[in-house]
Amino acid sequence: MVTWNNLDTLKSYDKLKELKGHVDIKEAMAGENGAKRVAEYTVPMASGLNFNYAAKQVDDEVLNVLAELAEEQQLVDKFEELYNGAVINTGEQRLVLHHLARRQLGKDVIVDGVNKRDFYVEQQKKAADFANKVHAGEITNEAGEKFTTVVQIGIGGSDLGPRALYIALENWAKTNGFDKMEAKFISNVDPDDAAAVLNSIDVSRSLFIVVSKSGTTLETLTNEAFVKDALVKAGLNPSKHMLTATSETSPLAKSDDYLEAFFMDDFIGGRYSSVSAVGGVILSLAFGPEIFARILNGMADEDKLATNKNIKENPDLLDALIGVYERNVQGYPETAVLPYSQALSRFPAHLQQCDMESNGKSVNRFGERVNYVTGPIIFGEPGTNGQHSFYQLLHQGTDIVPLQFVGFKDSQIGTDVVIEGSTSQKKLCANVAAQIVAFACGKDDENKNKNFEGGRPSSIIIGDQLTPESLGSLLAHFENKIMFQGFVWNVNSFDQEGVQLGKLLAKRVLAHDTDGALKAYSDLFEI
Ligand SMILES: O=P(O)(O)OC[C@H]1O[C@H](O)[C@H](O)[C@@H](O)[C@@H]1O
Repeated sequence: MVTWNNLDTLKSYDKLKELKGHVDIKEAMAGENGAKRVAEYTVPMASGLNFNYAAKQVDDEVLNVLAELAEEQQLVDKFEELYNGAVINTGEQRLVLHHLARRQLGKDVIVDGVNKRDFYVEQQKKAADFANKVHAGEITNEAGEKFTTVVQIGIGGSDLGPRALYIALENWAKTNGFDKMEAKFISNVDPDDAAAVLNSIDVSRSLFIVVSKSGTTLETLTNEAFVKDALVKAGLNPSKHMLTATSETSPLAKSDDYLEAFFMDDFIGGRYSSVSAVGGVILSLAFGPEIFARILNGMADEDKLATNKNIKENPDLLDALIGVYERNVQGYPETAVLPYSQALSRFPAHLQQCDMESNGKSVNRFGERVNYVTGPIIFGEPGTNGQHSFYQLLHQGTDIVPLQFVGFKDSQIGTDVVIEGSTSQKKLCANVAAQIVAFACGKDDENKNKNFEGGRPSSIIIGDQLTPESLGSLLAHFENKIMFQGFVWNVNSFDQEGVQLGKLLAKRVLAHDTDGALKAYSDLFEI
């Protein structure tokens, strides 16, 4: 049986606080010591990935206390409760079942007589069957022509994850013959977002998926109407081009305006929903069902590692614990995710929602304000581009920002060129290796303007190539890291009350039900 306690009630936390500044990473990474750390401080992940934490400010003493904290806070036990169907989402009194959508880790989870694993598999098969029929030309437009394009209409968790995963594999799919359909995304209520996508496609050959778990999101419903208007103006019947992915209780579920409806339940939160119909329909249409299944397999293989109580064999838990040490003991408010892979260009954006919407909380799971900091600010851009943007601050700024690099030995497309003795891929990899050492070891210079203090921590997840499996394992790693950190902080990582107020005020503005500052701002826009 687990107990839910605040971080500052733990004896191990008191011990951890005593270890502030315990490791000088500049010293620890110098010379041959550094080489030994790089070899030693690494943990295998799934799908051929490895989590290397040599440049993090930890040593065996810190790691031992982190292991005590994991045990005292019952982190893996709480994960077991979660995947066995406990009500972990206390804010909404819901189960949290996104792991079950990729593979069953524990017991059967039965809700109202329904086996939830069977439900998820059934919806994945429904999406696969539909996609196969579209690819085979068995489902066509009214003129009998094959559909060539699929457009997802959604926002937040109904956009960020699926979009990041699509972009991550778009070129891999083209290179390996899995580019079945072109995919586009409409998310913002800004009319230029929808108009630009509509201007870029042949709407007569396009399917549109209206994706909204709640079925009530203003932007998504507005963009659905926007697209329907364009279809009608093109002389087309919208109901022959529109699909929906929604919860069974949403208003969209009852509408017969759709060619097909795919369902998710209330137990997979939006920011964790790429494994549900939210990601499954568009990814199965774009790449084929087998590729979506391979992503899920990569996720499930990483989840399995997360059930290990030995933190040195559990990369997701270890990354989470080091992050807590950096946030709560070292006092770093931010962290950056820096993938040295252009294909992962939208991955940091997805992690911003997944992490900050999960752990950006100041009350615990019982509604009591906590007396310690919780979720960090997440940002990031692909390397090497970030090096030409914000690395100045990262290297010489007054704030230390812990860094999370991701890198692959091989590109996806394979086209490369040797210039001055090295390929572009080698240049990319050389840069990320160099950055880790530059941040950790710095460079002494009498001219303080040219001095690099070093001592700036980073980790790297490194793999051979970004494939469906390694992408899945990478995503699961961060989802599980966020979950474990939420358990450490004793917050409910699975609701999002903080996004509701803005929506309510926007509705008041549009209804001209305003006063004070709200009216004043509305007047500025002449609403
Ligand atoms: O999928 P929907 O119900 O349309 O919700 C879309 C998004 O809206 C909200 O703002 C939440 O913050 C997100 O977690 C959610 O993913």
